[in-house]
Amino acid sequence: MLQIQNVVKTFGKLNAVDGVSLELTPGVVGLIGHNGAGKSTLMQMLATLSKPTSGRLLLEGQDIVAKPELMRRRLGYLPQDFGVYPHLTALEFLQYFAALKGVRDRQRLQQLLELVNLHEQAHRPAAGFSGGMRQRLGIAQALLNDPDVLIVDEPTAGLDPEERLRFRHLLGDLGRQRLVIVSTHIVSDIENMASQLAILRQGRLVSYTTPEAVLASAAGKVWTALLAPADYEALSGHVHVLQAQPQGGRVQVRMAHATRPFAEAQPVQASLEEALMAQRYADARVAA
Ligand SMILES: Nc1ncnc2c1ncn2[C@@H]1O[C@H](COP(=O)(O)OP(=O)(O)OP(=O)(O)O)[C@@H](O)[C@H]1O
Repeated sequence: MLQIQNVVKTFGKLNAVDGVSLELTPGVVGLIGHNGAGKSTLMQMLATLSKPTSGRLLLEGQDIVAKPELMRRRLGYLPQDFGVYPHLTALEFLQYFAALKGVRDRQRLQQLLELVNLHEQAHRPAAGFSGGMRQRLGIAQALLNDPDVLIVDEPTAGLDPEERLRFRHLLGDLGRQRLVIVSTHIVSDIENMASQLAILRQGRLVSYTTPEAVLASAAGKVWTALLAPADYEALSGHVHVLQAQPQGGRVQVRMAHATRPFAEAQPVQASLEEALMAQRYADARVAA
């Protein structure tokens, strides 16, 4: 559906996006990378807000760099720094964007407010909205034109755990009928939601995979043990510690290791984040 072909974006001497190629199909694609990895830069190019320095972007075979309107008609975009107009109510806000986007169907606004569960707040000014409510209003705005491609940049930053979960469900549902690209540096945000993972590091695509493949690759390689502090200290350098939590004078450790690192260690099911870290350690060992 959306092809990214050897795309480079340069700022001065920096290749913020450095030769990325990807073929995206409907579903939820999690674009993962640390701060500065190039996620927003790539998304802005996909949203036709900026142009690649080189490379091609094709929507169903058509060049959206040369003809951005082809993408804009079919795109919904929620930028990282999305702001609401505090004096407008949720409904007025949508009416304003509907006018800008030429959406005349008034019923659609009501449907969208229901979809994002803001219908009971339709007549409240956005000034009093929580971060999660603002983000949900942002998604409603992005869905006004019923887009085939929805791009959402770091949507859960600043949300509380309940709102994070609600937002994840919403994006997961939306990904059933369209391509949803969600960028984040928090892996747990796209766990159980993304059908594909694109992992960026310093502007480069290091992996395009599925959560299932990542989890399968970590099977039998993540371990846990409850250790005395001195034993925990002695671990450093021998295993890759993924998590360490004090527990009643001891330390509950989760760690990555290709084989059982010591007799007391028990195998555990890795989270997606742990599996990605385990994979990264394994790659680093192969490269070393
Ligand atoms: N307009 C710009 N001018 C100069 N450098 C830029 C510009 N936009 C981004 N960069 C640089 O490009 C690199 C990638 O930035 P980008 O914002 O795409 O990363 P990111 O993965 O989205 O990170 P974050 O989550 O912090 O936004 C960073 O080093 C950033 O400083």
